[in-house]
Amino acid sequence: LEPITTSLAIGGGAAVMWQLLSQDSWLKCHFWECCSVKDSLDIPALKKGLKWEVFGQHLATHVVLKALSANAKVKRPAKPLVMSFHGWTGTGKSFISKIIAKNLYPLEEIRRRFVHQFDAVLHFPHAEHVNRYKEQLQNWIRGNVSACPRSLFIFSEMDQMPHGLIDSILPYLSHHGEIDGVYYGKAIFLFLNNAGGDTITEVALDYWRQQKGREEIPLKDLQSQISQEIFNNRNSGFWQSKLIQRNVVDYFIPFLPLEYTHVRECVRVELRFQGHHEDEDLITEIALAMADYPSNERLYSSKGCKTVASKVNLNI
Ligand SMILES: Nc1ncnc2c1ncn2[C@@H]1O[C@H](COP(=O)(O)OP(=O)(O)OP(=O)(O)O)[C@@H](O)[C@H]1O
Repeated sequence: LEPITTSLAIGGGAAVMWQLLSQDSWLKCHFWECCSVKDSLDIPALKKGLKWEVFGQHLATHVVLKALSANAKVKRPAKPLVMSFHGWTGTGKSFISKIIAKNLYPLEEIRRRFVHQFDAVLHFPHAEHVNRYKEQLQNWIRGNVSACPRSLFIFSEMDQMPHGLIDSILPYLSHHGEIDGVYYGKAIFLFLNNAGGDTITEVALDYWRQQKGREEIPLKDLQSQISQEIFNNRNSGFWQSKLIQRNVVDYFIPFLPLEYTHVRECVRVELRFQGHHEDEDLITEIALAMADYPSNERLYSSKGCKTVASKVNLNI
């Protein structure tokens, strides 16, 4: 049902089948059973993951948790849950998506089946093929939701999406009820964008310059600024999009730029992950070097925590 899955099936079909069949969990898990068994999200585990693993994103973690908790309580939601993540590179958009996916489907083999990742650069590279992509995208979504209503779709690199492509999935996101016998209300859609990141940073910087804490930044103002910006920005996958016009995106979620203290935590986690001693001098050195924006104040890391692992490797 997906390009990656299809090529795997053709290329290494036998090997993959053998691998799947040799895993106990897979054998035990009947297709539908696995889909419906995890129909409810593990909210306490999600809360714990967001609280302890994500640094400096109090707005994003708050909204994500609230949205998913509310969604999990409804037996038959009228429409899919649609969240759009916005922020600079390396601020945790993919990271939080992965935390959501892990809590929705803890078993990796099952997750691979019901969590679908679309990378605009990889899957939709040629703007001139947009009509073909539209059809493929609709088929993937229809096919996967038919197989499992609680499917998670993650669209990364939204800024590289060919114009108009995302509008092709409007019916699935907005329709109340079934379309041709398929119910879409249990699906979850996440869109990951860099567009909106500059606005978020400007607002955060403004608050900092007024000596206000980032905790004081009001979510509502930021959300409406993001939706306006991405609608009017030609370089956004949502430029002039019907998804915005028809209000099918439930939440525009801001990811704040990461500060020195947050990068420190990322470095610490990376050192621990690689089994190294938590050398405070090294942590300080890397975090200081990464806090590079604006050039005078050097308050934020323009790459977030994205290059932390390579910086650690270089300095160890
Ligand atoms: N807020 C955060 N808290 C903890 N770790 C983070 C955070 N942000 C980023 N990281 C770390 O940095 C890595 C890269 O971040 P991630 O891929 O989530 O960035 P992104 O916002 O999706 O960037 P891009 O827009 O370039 O895709 C993550 O895998 C994680 O290890």
